[in-house]
Amino acid sequence: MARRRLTKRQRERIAQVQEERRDRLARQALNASEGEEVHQGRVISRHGQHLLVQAVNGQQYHCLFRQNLGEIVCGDKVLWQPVADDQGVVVSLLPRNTVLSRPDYSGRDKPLAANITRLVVVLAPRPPPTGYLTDQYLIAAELIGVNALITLNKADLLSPDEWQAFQQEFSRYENIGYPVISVSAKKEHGLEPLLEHLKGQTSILVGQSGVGKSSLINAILPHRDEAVGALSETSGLGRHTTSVATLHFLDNGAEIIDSPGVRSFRLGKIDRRELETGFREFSPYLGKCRFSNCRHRNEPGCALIEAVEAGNIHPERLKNFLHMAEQLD
Ligand SMILES: Nc1nc2c(ncn2[C@@H]2O[C@H](COP(=O)(O)OP(=O)(O)OP(=O)(O)O)[C@@H](O)[C@H]2O)c(=O)[nH]1
Ligand SMILES: [Zn+2]
Repeated sequence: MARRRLTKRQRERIAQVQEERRDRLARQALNASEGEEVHQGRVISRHGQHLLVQAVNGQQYHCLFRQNLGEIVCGDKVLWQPVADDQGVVVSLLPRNTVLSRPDYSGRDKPLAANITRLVVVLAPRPPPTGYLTDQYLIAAELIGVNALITLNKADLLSPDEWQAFQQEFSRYENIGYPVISVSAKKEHGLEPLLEHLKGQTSILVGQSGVGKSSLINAILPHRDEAVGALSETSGLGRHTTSVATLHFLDNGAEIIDSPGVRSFRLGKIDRRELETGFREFSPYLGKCRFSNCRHRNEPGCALIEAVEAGNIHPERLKNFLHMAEQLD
């Protein structure tokens, strides 16, 4: 049987009805009145009750937001309405894909940044990395649901042979699927592998003090301070802006969220189950131990210990897991 073909007019009418319906639903959701424009935008930074929102066309607006929307942070996607030339009001917070939080002074989780896709874990020969801290970052990435990228900085400090030996220490992470790259914030073209991995991602850099996070950020975003300075002048929000989490757009389509608070992000409070699932290579063995309440220390029939003995899990990873688990008890 021949398929019934719609006329062009009919197709247009259907599209029009669908659009009117979408528009009506969006307005109902926003509680916005007819005739008011509603746009999508991205939160660049937050200053108390003020948000700097970038519209799809790249223009930036100073927005207030309705209190019932909850915490809105850098990286959030929002719907907003213009009220004056460069001012608007945020009327809706769109669902987040990921959120990075940290407990505040009262112990409650407070969001720091939203919609991140990549955690760049920066390590360097100096200060020497500890596997324990590295694992904490990797677990944080797993629990937030973002990809981790191990970035070995200060490649210029060592000879090629020494660097190769340093890199070799990280092959165990590569074996479980974490990419490992070498960079230098101080060498010409030293950033290229990192820029390549940042493309199409929304990233944050984390790592211990002195590994070169600020140096990398300054090299990636050479005009950052001027941009942030200009922002605080036009907004009248003061010079403290450099300490506020800010979303930056790179020419290659990469997005970076930066602030000292975000850079020093650490793993928060988690439970034992979360800790287990944070070690990605443990997953085929979880639930396979002889005892259902196995703590994977020295119990007979422990699937994780057997996997270590068979060479399928690196012993250091199980050791770090046990150490972290002790902190939970
Ligand atoms: N040789 C060399 N030195 C570097 C490189 N990157 C950073 N440094 C130096 O390492 C030191 C620490 O760098 P920072 O960028 O301040 O490190 P950070 O991780 O931001 O440190 P905190 O702000 O304390 O968290 C500085 O003296 C930098 O000049 C690099 O690629 N090569
Ligand atoms: Zn076990």
